Amino acid sequence: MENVLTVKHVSKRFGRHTVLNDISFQVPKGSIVGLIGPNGVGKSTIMKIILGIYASDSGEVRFNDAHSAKGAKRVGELIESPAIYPFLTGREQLMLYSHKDSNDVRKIVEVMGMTDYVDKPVAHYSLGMKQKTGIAIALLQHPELVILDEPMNGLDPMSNRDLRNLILKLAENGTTFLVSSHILSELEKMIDQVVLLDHGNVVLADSMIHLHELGANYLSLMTSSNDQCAKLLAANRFCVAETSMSVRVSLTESPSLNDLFNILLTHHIQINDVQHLQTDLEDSVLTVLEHQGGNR
Ligand SMILES: Nc1ncnc2c1ncn2[C@@H]1O[C@H](COP(=O)(O)OP(=O)(O)OP(=O)(O)O)[C@@H](O)[C@H]1O
Repeated sequence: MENVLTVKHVSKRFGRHTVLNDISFQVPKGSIVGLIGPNGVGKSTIMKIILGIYASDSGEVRFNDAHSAKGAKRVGELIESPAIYPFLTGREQLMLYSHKDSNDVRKIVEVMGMTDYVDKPVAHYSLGMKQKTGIAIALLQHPELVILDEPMNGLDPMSNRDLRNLILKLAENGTTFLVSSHILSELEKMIDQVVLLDHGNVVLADSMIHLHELGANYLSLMTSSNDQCAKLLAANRFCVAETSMSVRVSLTESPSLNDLFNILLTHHIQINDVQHLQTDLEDSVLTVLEHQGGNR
């Protein structure tokens, strides 16, 4: 699949603190990719590097075939709090960013449900109203890639749902999204892929379809050789995914448990721990992060 964005071996330090350590991931065209991880892990930093706000120490960001995201194609963004002038009305802000195309502004105001307050000064807006104004600015001018840092911040449940539906509709029509959020239950309803950062590294990069297949009903095996175990099971038609600490085996799509244990016994692979799990995105993320913690 064609990638709108490729992040390759990007590293970034602030003084002595290495925030990103050789980060690589891709964002396919028309997909919605969730960028997640604990507080302070570097989600905003990588987004700022993609946008050219920060320079990386090494590595590269490719936007389609170009070397820099900024200016290469249309990129919409909302990073942290939206940069808006308090003394202007919402509509005036949008007009500034839309190069005075009142048609575009009218459509986005409608679709974002901002009609009731769009002609009031932004100084009078609530957190959620400001957030919606920032998202509307990011979506003006029909960007090819939209980067949203915590877009659900301050939004009420109805606005969350409306934003999700809007993002899904735009993605269906080819717009690509990179979205960070701590609200995994909300994020899970729209993203196609997840990129999980921890301690400077990408510790999980997977499609939601694959995660759901594995998450629906699976065994988590810790063995004397996870690598060999994963290869053997995959060669025997088991649906497996290997994390750094365990091998996850889907029970929905795999041959019988008897076969699984026979294969491992025959090849003298010792099973140190086995857990039967059913998960959502939050569970998957916490499991990976806990294993990562155990690894350090
Ligand atoms: N300009 C800067 N100068 C120095 N340190 C910085 C700078 N920007 C970010 N950092 C540090 O880099 C680390 C990552 O910050 P970043 O804001 O990217 O994290 P985050 O994953 O977006 O966090 P959160 O989930 O809390 O929003 C933090 O330790 C932060 O203090």
